[in-house]
Amino acid sequence: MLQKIIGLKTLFFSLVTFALVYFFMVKSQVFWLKQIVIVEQLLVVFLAVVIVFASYFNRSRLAYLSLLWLLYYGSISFSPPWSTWLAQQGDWLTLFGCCALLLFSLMKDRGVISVHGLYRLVAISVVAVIVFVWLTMSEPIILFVKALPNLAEFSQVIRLELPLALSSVVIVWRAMIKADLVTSALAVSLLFWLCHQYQLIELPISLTLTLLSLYYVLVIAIDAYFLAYRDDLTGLPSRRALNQLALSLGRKYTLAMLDIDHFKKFNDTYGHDIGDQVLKLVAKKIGSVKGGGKAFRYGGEEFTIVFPGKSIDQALPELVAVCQAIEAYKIVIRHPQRKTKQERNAKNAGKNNEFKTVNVTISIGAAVRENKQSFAQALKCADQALYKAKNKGRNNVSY
Ligand SMILES: Nc1nc2c(ncn2[C@@H]2O[C@H](COP(=O)(O)OP(=O)(O)OP(=O)(O)O)[C@@H](O)[C@H]2O)c(=O)[nH]1
Repeated sequence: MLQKIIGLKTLFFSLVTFALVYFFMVKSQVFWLKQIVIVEQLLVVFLAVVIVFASYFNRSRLAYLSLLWLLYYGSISFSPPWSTWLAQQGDWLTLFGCCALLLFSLMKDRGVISVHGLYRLVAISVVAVIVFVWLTMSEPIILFVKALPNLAEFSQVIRLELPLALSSVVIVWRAMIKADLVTSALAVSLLFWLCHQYQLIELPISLTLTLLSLYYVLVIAIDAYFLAYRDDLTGLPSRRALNQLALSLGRKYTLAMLDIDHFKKFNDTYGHDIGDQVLKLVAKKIGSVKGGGKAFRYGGEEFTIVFPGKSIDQALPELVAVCQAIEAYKIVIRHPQRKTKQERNAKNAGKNNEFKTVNVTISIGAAVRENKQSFAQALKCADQALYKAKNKGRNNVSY
């Protein structure tokens, strides 16, 4: 559920940002139309840059999509031999664009210059052929549906509108459940494509494609930023982000080091996968620290919270609250033995087979930055306080 809300937010922000820039371009189109010759020449370069950029960062779906845009733009602008044939294939073009986006939204990003890249190019070609075959051979199905009582009107939309609507729903659904910028970019591209094909866009295609290619670059750059600064498992900012924050901290701040108690034993008892689940859930609790605290995954089962501008007296109640919240947290995990289909079916026989409740505690060491101390020195003091907390019997805050 939470994932869908995040996905909806990502999709919403992507659409709103793109729409705002689009309307700005429409409002200033007199200026842009004067520059159209330059825009047209630059677009090919832009798209080529996106293909290279996306391939380098392994955002293969945006690389293939930009390649398709490049082919499309080349086909309608430079009159290659197939342009006359393409001009007569409006339905195929519309449906193929939509189905290619559907394919991209269902597949994973993989290396472009690899065997996976080859498979994906074959898949795109297969989709193009299937769409062509469908559009040319769907007549008997349409006639069959037309003959059915109450479905005569429905038969008119079977050929084009129905597959367009179905693939659009799946693309938007995928953007919601995947909650990543690339899948949202595919949904934005779908909107652009449908508006373009149904002539709802006021701007020339070269301008809107330039906008789209700049948007892809932005998506790849933001994605790369998150890759570098977010911890993959917990979703918290990583140690690299902590080091970045350290550069912008003022003179006064409080630091806390947090460590899950006896986590090795926990891993040994329940297995590494369950350990990962618990780390994620504990990280979520740590991430919701109040009082202006910023949480980071320091590494392994260790976390750091920074309270910029706060004294230790101000930070302590918030740290105690985190410690108590985790102690009271009955963590529901998937049962380690839930692996095969038979075992999943067995849940009907005994429901409590599937989930299990566990508890963990954490120890916290806190330190305020003393005069002229570097960030590393303050962190060391918090680490020493953490040892104190461990020696005091764990599940407490020491400073
Ligand atoms: N599942 C999982 N375990 C991890 C991860 N990172 C570190 N660990 C485990 O965390 C455990 C840390 O163990 P120790 O440093 O010995 O400390 P501890 O068992 O928590 O004991 P105390 O800190 O003294 O309470 C090791 O078993 C690591 O394998 C991770 O990403 N996932």
